[in-house]
Amino acid sequence: MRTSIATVCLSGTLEEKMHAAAAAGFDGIEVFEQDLVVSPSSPEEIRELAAQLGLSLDLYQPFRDADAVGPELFAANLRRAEAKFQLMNRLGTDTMLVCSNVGTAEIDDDEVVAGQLRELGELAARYGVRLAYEALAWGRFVDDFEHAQRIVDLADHPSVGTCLDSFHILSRAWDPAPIEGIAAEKIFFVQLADAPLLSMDVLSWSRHHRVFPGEGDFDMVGFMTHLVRAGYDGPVSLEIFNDAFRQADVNRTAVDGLRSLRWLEDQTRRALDGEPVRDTLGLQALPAVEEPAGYDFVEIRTGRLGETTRLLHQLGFALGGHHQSKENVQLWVQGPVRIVVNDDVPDGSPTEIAALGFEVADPDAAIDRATRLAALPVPRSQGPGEQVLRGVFAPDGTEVFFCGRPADGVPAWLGEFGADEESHDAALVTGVDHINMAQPWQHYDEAVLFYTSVLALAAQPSQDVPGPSGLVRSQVMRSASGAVRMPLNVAPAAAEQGSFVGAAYPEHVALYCTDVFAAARRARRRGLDFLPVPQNYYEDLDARFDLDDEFVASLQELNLLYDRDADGEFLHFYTGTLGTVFFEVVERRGGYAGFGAPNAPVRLAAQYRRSQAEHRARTEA
Ligand SMILES: O=C(O)c1ccc(O)c(O)c1
Ligand SMILES: [Mg+2]
Repeated sequence: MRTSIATVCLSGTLEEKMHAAAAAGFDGIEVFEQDLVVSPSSPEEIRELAAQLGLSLDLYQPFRDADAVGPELFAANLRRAEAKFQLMNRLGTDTMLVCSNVGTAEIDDDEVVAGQLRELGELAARYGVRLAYEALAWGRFVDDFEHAQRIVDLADHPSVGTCLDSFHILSRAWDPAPIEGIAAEKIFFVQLADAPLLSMDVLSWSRHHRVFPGEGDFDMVGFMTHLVRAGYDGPVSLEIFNDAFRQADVNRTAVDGLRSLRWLEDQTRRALDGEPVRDTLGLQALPAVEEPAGYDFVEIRTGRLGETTRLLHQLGFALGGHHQSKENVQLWVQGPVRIVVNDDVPDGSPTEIAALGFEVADPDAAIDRATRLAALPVPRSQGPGEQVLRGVFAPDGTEVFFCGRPADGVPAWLGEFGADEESHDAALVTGVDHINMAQPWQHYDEAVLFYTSVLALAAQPSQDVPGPSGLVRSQVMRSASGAVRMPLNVAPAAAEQGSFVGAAYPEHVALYCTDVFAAARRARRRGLDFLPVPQNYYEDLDARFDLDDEFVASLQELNLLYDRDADGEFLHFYTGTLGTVFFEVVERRGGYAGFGAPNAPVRLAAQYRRSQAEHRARTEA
């Protein structure tokens, strides 16, 4: 599949955007007029740079408000267009995007619009230029692709064709299936953008909230299958207007974009599997990867070993052993949960989640797939006879390892810790319930695509949780079986009133148990620092759920939180935070499938009070 990206997707100068697109592996770019106008490079120099970088200049855009106007304005538009055709000749670009008129349109007549496009096409032909007519979702008279296509057909000129942009089609909920009926040679260009479903005016939605395929809610794979069935064989180009992308590192965004196309290509190939359709796009499949069956291990890195292992002990973990060759690595276990504690960092370094090991059916296929999706491999060494563990960096720097699934349920690497085959009958904690990872706001969409494409997790609808220093966006990535659940959070950017002062927004590991009262009592006996829950919470709980007084008192005594829905109940408690990590212990009763979202603001407020108090203590000292 020939890949392209519009320069508007990327931050920086035109030259930086071109270098980033080429380095990420795109075949071509769409030149946004604005990027060229502000560049000190001449069109010839841009053409030369593109040639050096091996990039084709696939499209020049946009040409606005050309059609549906009176004769005088149209004459002016022809003059304006001719100057652009001359410029395109200097650039060496042969396709120009013409948007349906949003500003100056006054004649709502398809014959007139088609006639004007034909005239424009006639002029374009003299310069060897083709016009790709795009129905903007907010066009004055033309706002849907089928209407635009009727006009293109009426224009009936070899230099006049269609540009299909998935955003303009899917945002208006137009059925994309009629794409299949468009003559392939009339589809001059294809632009892709995904977007989260938002209820807002479509112009603002388009200009600020587009994301790469796989990062939003549109059915991008379905859209692609229609293109293939239509026989489209041109470039597939990303056109994303997004406020975060405009500020993010240009190289990262370019890689993220290419990953989205590689993923989409793979998914489309699979969706068409078995269908007798000619693959005009040349879709490449990736090595298949099944969703993970669970967590193999969690690795905590800390320069504060004592308080970290004490906390694990308080939660019921026992030392499983010390690594035979790595001096600073130890294993803590409880039931099937394995936590590797690595203190190979300077003393006092903050405690953090460093790595996650996922159980996958075929680790080699998983690493192969991840590498083809441009994920960076984690450098890792092992001693003679030790297990080879391979992984890649997630967008936030967390190491993601692909671990095999041993037949007997005992990973081979456990032997390197001299871990004994113990019975875990007495373990209160029986699994990892979920792992909550904080994401930098500008890489959030990238993280969603990473976990979707690399680990076959699916994004659930996102929620906003109110905290004292802003709203925390939360979206759960989960495997279909539910064995792996990872809420991704975006903390408010540097809030003005404190906000987790001096520390990054915390992440957490939630442990599953069958008796949260017993786990909490054991933890209290071992001196755990619980996150305190205020009296007001329990009064509100009682008002909302009409609970038994004794039950509420037992919750309050142990700082337990509670939630209930039609399917069941959820009981949980939180530990204090070490560095950027805290733990949660949860008990699910019945079919409760949520994460106690109504209680998250209580946690955020309690953590905020604590971090403010610690900050005061530090500054006063
Ligand atoms: O928002 C716009 O104006 C705009 C311009 C060009 C496009 O291709 C598009 O999809 C939107
Ligand atoms: Mg477009």
